[in-house]
Amino acid sequence: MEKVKIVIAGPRGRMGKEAVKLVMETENYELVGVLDHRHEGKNLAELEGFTNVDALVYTDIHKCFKEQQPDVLVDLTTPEVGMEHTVTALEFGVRPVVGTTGFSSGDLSKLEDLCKQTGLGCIIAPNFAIGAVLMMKFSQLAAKYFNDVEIIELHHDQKLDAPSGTAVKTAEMISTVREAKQQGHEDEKETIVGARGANYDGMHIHSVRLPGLIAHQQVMFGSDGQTLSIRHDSYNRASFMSGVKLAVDTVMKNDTFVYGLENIIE
Ligand SMILES: NC(=O)C1=CN([C@@H]2O[C@H](COP(=O)(O)OP(=O)(O)OC[C@H]3O[C@@H](n4cnc5c(N)ncnc54)[C@H](OP(=O)(O)O)[C@@H]3O)[C@@H](O)[C@H]2O)C=CC1
Ligand SMILES: O=C(O)C1=N[C@H](C(=O)O)C[C@H](O)C1
Repeated sequence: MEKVKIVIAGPRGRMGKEAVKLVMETENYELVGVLDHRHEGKNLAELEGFTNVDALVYTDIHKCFKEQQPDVLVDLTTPEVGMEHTVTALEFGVRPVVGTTGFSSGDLSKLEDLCKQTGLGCIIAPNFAIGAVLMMKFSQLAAKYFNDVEIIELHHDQKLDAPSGTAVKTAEMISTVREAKQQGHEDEKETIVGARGANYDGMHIHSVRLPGLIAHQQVMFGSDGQTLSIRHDSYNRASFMSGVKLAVDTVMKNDTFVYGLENIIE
């Protein structure tokens, strides 16, 4: 069986490191290169923590794709860089698997159009952890019965985007089934701006950032005399890797744009 040739963008990052490990440990995957804006021309093995990993480091994505002809790009960088990488990948005929969060709805539409034009598969997954995907699906189910909901997402204090990609995706999924409602009441007043969180379609999203946390989310529903809380916790980044593998395997077979792992899990 031919190996799936993979390029990882952001290999030194918290997620990138785990993804490198996953690719190295998976028999039918080959790490043909990495994209890292700081270490052109080196071998990954020369960088701290990658002693046994043989892969060329590129700063130039075009050069990397031309020389290595990868099948899949796994992007784990930042929103602006991730978007640039994903567009370039599709233009080059490389299938993107994107974990990077913070893309706008305009970005997603652009990528969907590019997929249609190129006929290539592309998977954008705001959360690769199976438990988080279930938490989102259970929340969507609960929202049919409860239209009052608050989303509380909690992350490590180095996170760039707020709200998290998972919180945005959860709100979007809930919105497809929740009876429209502007929560709160007309006399409600924030005495400190932001106290009620962000407003998505009338529901509120609260972003907590603390050292010690990794990635957590609680979705709370309330109605007369009862509340329902649905919570997921990731305690390490390895928790995301089975989802990365599922996405890579799926993107090699699919020719469509997928936003959210819930669309590809059985
Ligand atoms: N979908 C999912 O399940 C998950 C998604 N994420 C998302 O993944 C992304 C990465 O998260 P995380 O690993 O924690 O973040 P990190 O900050 O640890 O890693 C990001 C990496 O990207 C590198 N980088 C920045 N610019 C470039 C560039 N131009 N080319 C190549 N690499 C670049 C950074 O390098 P340097 O620091 O030197 O600038 C850094 O090593 C975030 O968007 C996060 O929200 C995170 C966890 C799970
Ligand atoms: O930055 C992170 O750490 C995470 N980002 C993703 C998000 O924004 O939802 C996924 C997970 O929550 C971890």
